[in-house]
Amino acid sequence: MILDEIIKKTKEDVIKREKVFSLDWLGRSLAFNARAPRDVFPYLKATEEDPYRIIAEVKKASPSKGVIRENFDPVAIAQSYERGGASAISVLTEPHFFQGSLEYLGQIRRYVGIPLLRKDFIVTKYQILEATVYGADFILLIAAALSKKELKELLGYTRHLGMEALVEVHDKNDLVKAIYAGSDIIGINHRNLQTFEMNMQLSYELIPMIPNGKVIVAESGIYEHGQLQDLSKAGVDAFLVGESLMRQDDEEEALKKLKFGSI
Ligand SMILES: O=P(O)(O)OC[C@@H](O)[C@@H](O)c1c[nH]c2ccccc12
Repeated sequence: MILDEIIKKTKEDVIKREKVFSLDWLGRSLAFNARAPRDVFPYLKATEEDPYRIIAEVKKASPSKGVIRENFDPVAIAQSYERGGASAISVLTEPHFFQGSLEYLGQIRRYVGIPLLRKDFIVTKYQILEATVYGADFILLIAAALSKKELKELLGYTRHLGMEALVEVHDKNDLVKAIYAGSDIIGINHRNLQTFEMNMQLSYELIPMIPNGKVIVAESGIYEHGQLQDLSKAGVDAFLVGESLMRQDDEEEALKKLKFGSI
């Protein structure tokens, strides 16, 4: 199972990094970090004026697709997304399966003003602290990778640091966990992380079970404006889009076309 494999590798990695910089040390370095995380809600909640919020993803490769983008300049791509009207940017930081890096997050932070999501397989507080130090405003927590108790604890720690979490779900079980943990931003991943199978109906199945007032994010497999219109009617606030944007040479144009439709 790929998710289990990634989590195992991630845990080994964190142990290595913790030997270089302890949690304590990392916490102290935060004291010198002048910047406070942004409040992501105004960026992600759909409004009448801005109904299709896009979280555009900086992703070089994935285990299901291999290398998606050869000439990969994370800062240039992120700037292009921002110019195209992205509401936030998701930065893959997982190195082995997605060829991501925490350094990309830090680099992008220096050049981009909109909120940044640390997209990784987060299973420890250490990774959450790292996310803040490198400039994230919110982080991903995958319900399927965590117990109810862990999810609640990690979400609490995230908020303690002034950030928020996008809690990702793929079935009813995950959703119950997310709601129990008190998550306010719920991401419905159309891709099953164990099998890579896509279910583009999943948002329509799960949204009726989500309490009012949550920010709902539809994730994966989104490539055209019509999908935004349909999902928005069902209650989606924001759309997490990676591959379909990463495959275009001009990400700014691609994002505008996706967000506003071609006239
Ligand atoms: O490239 P896509 O199909 O537009 O999907 C983006 C995003 O949803 C996907 O990268 C993703 C969703 N959840 C994840 C968890 C880990 C890594 C990656 C992901």
